[in-house]
Amino acid sequence: MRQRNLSSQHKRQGKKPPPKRIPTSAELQTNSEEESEPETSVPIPNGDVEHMVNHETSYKDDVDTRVDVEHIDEQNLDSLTLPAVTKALALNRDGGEQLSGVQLEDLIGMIKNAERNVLLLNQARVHALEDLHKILSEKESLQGEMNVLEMRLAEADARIKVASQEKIHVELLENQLEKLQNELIQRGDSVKNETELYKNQNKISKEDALLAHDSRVHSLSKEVDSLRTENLALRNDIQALKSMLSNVKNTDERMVSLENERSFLESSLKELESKLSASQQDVSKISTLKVEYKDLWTKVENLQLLMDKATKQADHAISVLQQNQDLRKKVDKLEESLEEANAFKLSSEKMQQYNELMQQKIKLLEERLQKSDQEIHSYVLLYQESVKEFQDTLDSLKEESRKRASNGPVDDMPYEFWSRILLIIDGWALEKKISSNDAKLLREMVWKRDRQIRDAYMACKEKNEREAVSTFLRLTSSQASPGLYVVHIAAEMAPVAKVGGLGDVVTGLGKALQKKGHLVEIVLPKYDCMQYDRIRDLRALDVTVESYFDGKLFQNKVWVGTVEGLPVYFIEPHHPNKFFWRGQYYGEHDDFKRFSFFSRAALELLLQAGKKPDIIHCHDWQTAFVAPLYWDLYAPKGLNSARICFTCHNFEYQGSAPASDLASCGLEVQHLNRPDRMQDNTAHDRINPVKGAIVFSNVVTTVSPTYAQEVRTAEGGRGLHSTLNFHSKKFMGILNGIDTDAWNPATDSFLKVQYSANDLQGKAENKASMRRHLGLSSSDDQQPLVGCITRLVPQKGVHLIRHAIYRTLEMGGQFVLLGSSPVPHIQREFEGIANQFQNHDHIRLILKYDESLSHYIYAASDMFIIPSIFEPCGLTQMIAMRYGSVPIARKTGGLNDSVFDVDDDTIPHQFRNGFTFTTPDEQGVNSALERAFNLYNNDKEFWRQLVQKDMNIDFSWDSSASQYEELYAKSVARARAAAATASRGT
Ligand SMILES: Nc1ncnc2c1ncn2[C@@H]1O[C@H](COP(=O)(O)OP(=O)(O)O)[C@@H](O)[C@H]1O
Repeated sequence: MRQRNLSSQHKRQGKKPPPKRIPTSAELQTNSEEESEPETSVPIPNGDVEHMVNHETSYKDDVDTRVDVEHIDEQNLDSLTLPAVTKALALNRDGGEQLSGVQLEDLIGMIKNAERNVLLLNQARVHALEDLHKILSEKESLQGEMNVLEMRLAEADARIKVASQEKIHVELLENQLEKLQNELIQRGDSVKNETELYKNQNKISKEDALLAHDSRVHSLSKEVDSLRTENLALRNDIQALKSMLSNVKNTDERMVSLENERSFLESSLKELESKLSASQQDVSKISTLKVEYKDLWTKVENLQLLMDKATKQADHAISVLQQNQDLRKKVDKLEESLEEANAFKLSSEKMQQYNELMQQKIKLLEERLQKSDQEIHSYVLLYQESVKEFQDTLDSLKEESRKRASNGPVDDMPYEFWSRILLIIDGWALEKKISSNDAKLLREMVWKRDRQIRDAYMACKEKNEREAVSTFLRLTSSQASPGLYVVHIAAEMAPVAKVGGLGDVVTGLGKALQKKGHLVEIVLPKYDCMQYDRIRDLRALDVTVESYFDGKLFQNKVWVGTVEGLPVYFIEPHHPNKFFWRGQYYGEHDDFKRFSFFSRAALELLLQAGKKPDIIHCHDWQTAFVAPLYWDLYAPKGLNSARICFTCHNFEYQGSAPASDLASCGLEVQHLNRPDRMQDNTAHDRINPVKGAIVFSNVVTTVSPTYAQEVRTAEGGRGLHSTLNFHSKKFMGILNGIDTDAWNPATDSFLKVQYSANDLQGKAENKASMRRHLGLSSSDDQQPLVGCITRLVPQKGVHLIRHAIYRTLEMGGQFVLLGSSPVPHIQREFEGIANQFQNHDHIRLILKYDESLSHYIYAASDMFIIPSIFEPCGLTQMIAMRYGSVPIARKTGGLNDSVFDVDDDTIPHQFRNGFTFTTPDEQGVNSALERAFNLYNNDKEFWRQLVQKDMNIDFSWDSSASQYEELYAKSVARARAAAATASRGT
C-alpha cells in the first residue's frame, strides 16, 4: 500500500519533509479511500514527541499533503487538501490528549491554511458567477446580431430574385428592340424602292401619276406619321429600356455587393456559430463547474463544520498542551525510571530464562553425571581389577627380572635343549613356515638363552606344529611391533565403495590411525560396481583362500591394492551365487548370506595369511558376524592375537534373519540363538547380528556421544537398548571426523575454483558456476542458496526436506537437492517434485549418487539443511562447514554434538556455528530457516565471520582417532594382562 510505503519512508527520512506539491483530486480521492483502512500502530521511539501518536501513518500523509497556499490558482481549486485537513482533524479527535507542542503548531497552521482556502474558494465562486453572467449576456447580444443579419440576408435574397427577373425582362426587351430596328431598316429600304418605282411610272402618266402620287403621299405621310409615333414610342421604350438597363446594371452591382455582404455575413455567421458552440461548451463547463461548485460548497460547509470542531479542539488542545507539557516532564521522568525498570526487568527475565535453562542443563548434566558416575564406577572397578592384574604381572615380571638379573641367561638347560630349539626354528624357516626375519629374531633369542623362548618351547611340547609356530611368532611380533596392528573388515570404503557415512569412517579413521604410526589394513568385498579407477596397483594374488559356507568350501580370489594410501584386500568369492556381482552394494534379497559369507572369508584370509592383528574392527550388521565367528571358530584355530572392536553406525539397520540362516557361515544356531547371545530381543525365532556383535566384541562404539545416549533408551535403541545397557561398560560414543584431505576446498579438484576461509571469492565463483551448470537463475548473486545432500530415507526427515524446498522458495532463496532413495515410493515422490521444478529458476533436484556434484554443492551453497528425525553422527554438516556452508540442523545424535545454534546463550560464542531446531516438524524447520535467511540477508559481515569460523573448525579424524587408539590400547593391555595371568596359572 502506498500509504504504508510512505509511512516507512517517513520512518527512514526523519521528521516533517517540506510540502512539495498539491496532490491531484484523483490522489486526494485515493488518500481518503486509504484513510478508511485500519492503520498499523508503530512502536514509539524514546523521546520523539511526534511519534507519541499511534497514527504515524496518517500523520505522515498530513505532512505530505499540507497545502502550499501561494501556489493555489483557480485551476487548482479541485486540488484542495480537504482529506489532509480532515485527517489532521481526525488525528486531533483521536489523539487530542496526546497532542504535543509541535503537533499543535501544525494543527493551527493547517486550520489557518484551511481558512484561507475557504476564502479563496468563496472568491473563486464569485469569479465563476461573474464569468457566467458575462458569457450569458454576450450570448444574448450575439443572438440579436445574428437575428438582424439573418433578416438582412433574407431581404438580400428577395432582392436578388427580383433583380434576376428584371434582368430576364430586360433581355426580352432588348431582343424586341433589335427586331424593331431591323424592321425599321427594312421599311426604309422599301420606301426608297417605292419612290424609285413611282419616278419610273411617272414617266408613263403624269396625271395619273400626280393623282396617285397625291394619295400615295397622303397615305405615306400617314404611314410615316404613324411610323414616327411608333418610332417615338419605340424611342421612349428604348429610353425606358435603357434606363431599365442602367437600373439592371445598378441592380447587378448591388447584387455583387450584396453577395459579398452575404458571404461576409455567412463567414461571420459561421464564426458566430463556432462562438455559439464554444459558448455552449462553456455553458456545459459552467454547468459542471456549477456541480463541482456545489460539491465544493458542501465540502466547504463540511469543512466549516469541521473547522468549528477543530477550533474547539484547538482551544481544548491549547489547554491540554499546558497539561501535556507538565505531563511530558512527568512522562520523561517516568520513562527514565521505566527504562531503568525495563533494563532491570529484561535482565531479570533473561536471568530467569537463563536460570531455567541452566536448571534444565543442570538437571540434564546431573542425569548424565549420574549415568557417567555409574559408568565411571564400573570402569573404576574394571580398572582396579586390571591394575591389580597389572600389579600381579608387574610383580611376577619383577620377580622374573630379579631372577634373570641375578641368574643372567637361563643356564639351567643343557645346550642340547637350545640346539634342538634352533633346529626347529631353522626347519620352519626352510619349510617357509616362518619368514627369515622371524627366524633370525628367534635365533637371537636362543643364542641369548632367552627365558621367553624356553617357556614357549616348554608350552608347545604338547601342541601340534602349527600351534607351536604361532606361539613362537607371537614372541617376535611382541618384540618388534612399534604400534597397533588394526584390520578393518567392512562393507564400504570411501571413495571406492561408498554408500554413506560408513565408507567415510573406514577410510578417515584408517588414515588417521596410519598417521599415528599404527599398521592398518582393510578387507572389503570385491564388488563389480566399485570405482576401480580410485584403486592403485590393483592385482590378484596367486593364491586362493578357501572358506566354508553352507557345508562346503568355496574358493576366494584375493586382490590387493591401495586406496587413499591404505592397503586393501578385496575378496572375490567363487560362489555360484556371484555374491558381489550384482551391480549394487546393498538391497539384494540374500544380503544376509552375502555378508555372512564375506565375514567368514575375511577371517579365513587373516588366518591363512598368518596375520596377527591386535584389533579386528568390524562395522555395522554386514560384518557383525566377525565377532561371534572369531571367538567361536577362529580364535580356537589360532587367529587369537586380536581384540574385537565393533562400531554400529546406525542401529536402524540390524540385519536380523531367521535363526537357521546363521548356520550357513558355520556358526552354531543352538549355541547362539539365546537371549544373552544373538537372539533378537523382539522376535525369538530370529537372530540379530548387531546384538551378536555387541555381546561378542571387546569394545563396542557408536558414532556420537548423544547417539550413544539415545540408543540406550527404549525409544532410540530399536530393541537393543537393554542389551546396550547390559554391556554399557564396553560401549561408548565417539564422534566421527571427516577426511580433511578428501574434503578440502583449498585443494578440491572437483571444484571450479579452490578457496579457503581467508579467500571466499572462490566460493562465490563456485556458486555462480554451479548455478549456470544446473540452469538456475544467476540474476541475484546475493540470493541465498540452500543445499541438501542425503540418502532419501525416512530417518533423514524427507517430509521436512520437501517442506524446506517450498519454504526456501517462498522466502526468495534457491534450493539444490542431491540424493536418491532406496525406498520406491519416496524416490517416486521426489521424482514428481523434480519434474515440477524441471526448468525452474530457483529449484533443482538431482536424484542420483554423484560424488563430484556433491563437492560442488557443498562449495556453492550458503546454507545446508539436515532436518533428520535421528542422526547417529552425520557427516554432511561437518563437510558443509568445512566448505563454508552454514548448517541448519535438527538437534539429534551427532548433529547435537557438532552443530551449535548462533542464538543459544548457553553455548560459548566460539562454539556457535549454525542453526538448530528441536521438534522435527515444519514449524521447527521454518524457525531455523527463517533465522538463517534473516541473518544472511541483514548482517553480511556477521554471516561472513560465521562462514569463516565454520571453515576453521577442526573436524579432522585426529581427535576421534585418538579416542579409538586409547580404546584399542586399553583393550589390548587388558588382554595381555589376562594372558599373562593365564599363562602363570598353567
Ligand atoms: N546422492 C549422493 N551423492 C553423493 N554423495 C552423497 C549422496 N548422498 C549422500 N552422500 C554422501 O554420503 C555421506 C553421508 O553420510 P552421513 O551424513 O553420515 O549419512 P548416512 O551415512 O546416514 O548416509 C556424505 O559424505 C554425503 O556427501
